[in-house]
Amino acid sequence: MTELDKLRNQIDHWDQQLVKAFEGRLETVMEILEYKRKAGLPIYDRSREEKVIKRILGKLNKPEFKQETETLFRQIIAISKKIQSKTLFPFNIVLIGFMGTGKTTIGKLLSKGLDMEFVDLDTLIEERLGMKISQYFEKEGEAAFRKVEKAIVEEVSSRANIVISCGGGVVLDQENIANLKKNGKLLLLQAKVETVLERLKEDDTRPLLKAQDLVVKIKDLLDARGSLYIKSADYVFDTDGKKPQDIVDEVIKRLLNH
Ligand SMILES: Nc1ncnc2c1ncn2[C@@H]1O[C@H](COP(=O)(O)OP(=O)(O)O)[C@@H](O)[C@H]1O
Ligand SMILES: O=C(O)C1=C[C@@H](OP(=O)(O)O)[C@@H](O)[C@H](O)C1
Ligand SMILES: [Mg+2]
Repeated sequence: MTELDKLRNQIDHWDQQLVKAFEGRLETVMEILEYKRKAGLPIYDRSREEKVIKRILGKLNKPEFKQETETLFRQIIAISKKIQSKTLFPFNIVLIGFMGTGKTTIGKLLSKGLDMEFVDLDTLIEERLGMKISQYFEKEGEAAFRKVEKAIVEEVSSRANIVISCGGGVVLDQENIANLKKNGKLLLLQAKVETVLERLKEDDTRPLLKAQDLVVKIKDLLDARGSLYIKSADYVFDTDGKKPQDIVDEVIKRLLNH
């Protein structure tokens, strides 16, 4: 056996140890999940993650590998959360609602908190079109945009275990809703007209809100869409006066109680 063969055997040995430890850790993660569920304890604990990392790094025999160890354990924790989320939420979490209700903001935070992949439909549409939605509206008009949106909705709806933030207009087409519901629960975010106005008054990325009187425009659109949002929703959340992270915590709590 050459020196290299010997070293490779050592690597094989460590890999076996790692796999065993990893499998054991994941099993325990699932046991903890079951225990917390039965005891009605909170599942996600952000402060605990930091404590775990700190404890591990404090006990290193080889401090020269501190950064690499931190990277590894952050990844291990992320995988553990992902497997928990997959078990707890075996469906896509789909955010719907009017412009400015926070679908993109909450979706991003939710995906981070649950370690579920995030898809913002508008971002995906812009990537595919190679231009901003407002540019596309100007060039091709709203009807063309809705066609593109519909195709993307259909495509993304076939995926699993993801958080999807929709554009405010997806509810205009019932086939979009039927597609999103195949694999997902629809969470409606709501906000008062004044809240939407406050959040979007400086924003020029929503082509439908380019109007002289923004309040009237928002009210008109909400009048036309209000019942569609309610009809499509599996859960409803009010967002006025709430911090994004508090809304995320509320969403997780409500989903867990079902
Ligand atoms: N709960 C909230 N409180 C305060 N500002 C918010 C809240 N949710 C979203 N925002 C802000 O409102 C604007 C629109 O949010 P966004 O997530 O893009 O909404 P949507 O995707 O529903 O159109 C952003 O500037 C965002 O930072
Ligand atoms: O309500 C709508 O019809 C739209 C909402 C926008 O998304 P947000 O709701 O994320 O702003 C975007 O899809 C497009 O400007 C049209
Ligand atoms: Mg958005």
